[in-house]
Amino acid sequence: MSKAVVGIIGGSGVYDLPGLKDLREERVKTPWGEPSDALRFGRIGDTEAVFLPRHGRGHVYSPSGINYRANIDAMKRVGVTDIVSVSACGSFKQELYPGLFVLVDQFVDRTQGRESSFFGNGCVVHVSMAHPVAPLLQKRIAAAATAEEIPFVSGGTYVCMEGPQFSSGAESLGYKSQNFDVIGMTAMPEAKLAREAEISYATIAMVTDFDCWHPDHDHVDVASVIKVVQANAANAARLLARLLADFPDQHEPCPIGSDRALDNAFLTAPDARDPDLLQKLDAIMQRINAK
Ligand SMILES: CSC[C@H]1O[C@H](OP(=O)(O)O)[C@H](O)[C@@H]1O
Ligand SMILES: Nc1ncnc2[nH]cnc12
Repeated sequence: MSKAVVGIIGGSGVYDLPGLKDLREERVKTPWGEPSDALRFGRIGDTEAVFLPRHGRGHVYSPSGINYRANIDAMKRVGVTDIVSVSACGSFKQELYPGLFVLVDQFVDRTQGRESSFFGNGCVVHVSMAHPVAPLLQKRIAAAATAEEIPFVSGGTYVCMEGPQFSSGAESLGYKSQNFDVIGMTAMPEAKLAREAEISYATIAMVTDFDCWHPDHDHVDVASVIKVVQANAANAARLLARLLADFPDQHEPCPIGSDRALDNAFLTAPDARDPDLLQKLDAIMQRINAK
């Protein structure tokens, strides 16, 4: 058993985490480059939390330019066991209205050219993404939303587009016809990398708009997204505060094995592994190396 440490990755319009006590900041170095910002450490109740705004303070990183590997490696390096990712999303369903929180449980990756793995030539690894969201973590988020009377639904598919442009009308209708629920630009490869890092991961997708398929709504723009995020920031802060206050002290083993994802995932023989890559993987492979 290890101590539970909750990482919060803030998205568009979410650049800090109100209510963190004993706050301190640290710029964490990683072998993959610079994270989006300094990590902010603190606690709510007895739970340790680490906050990182994925676009950086002042929103300097575009979805395609975020160093997702550095962000996840930094969280792993400082002992994060569970990541709650907060994202602004467009909706493909009438009933998923702006302001609603969708606790998605599936992702579709439509990004292109992003660095989406810690592994590669010299250390080939294939982890399962069948169930990308950690169910206990998601249940805890749902319980916190229920306790705070924040409207949410559990379950849904988030399609991650490359951007930075929003979708065309034809693309939007295409996603809708595939029964996707929400769209954003950042959950991938974040969720894949969290899985490789054996960190339990769940997303709070805050619906901000109806993208551009809806005949009765204007097409999405940045100002309308940020307006909805700001209008719902208090809900997000209350949900996260409740989640952290009620979080167990010790990390609960993940029933689908997100925290053991590297077991049986290596193909490259131990004596054929690239020592330089293995060195970069020191944090990601710490549990495996300690065995
Ligand atoms: C501000 S509109 C587009 C922007 O918002 C979402 O960001 P995040 O997922 O970090 O909340 C979307 O993915 C785009 O990056
Ligand atoms: N409609 C949309 N498409 C992609 N990313 C978004 N983030 C918020 N709304 C979005």
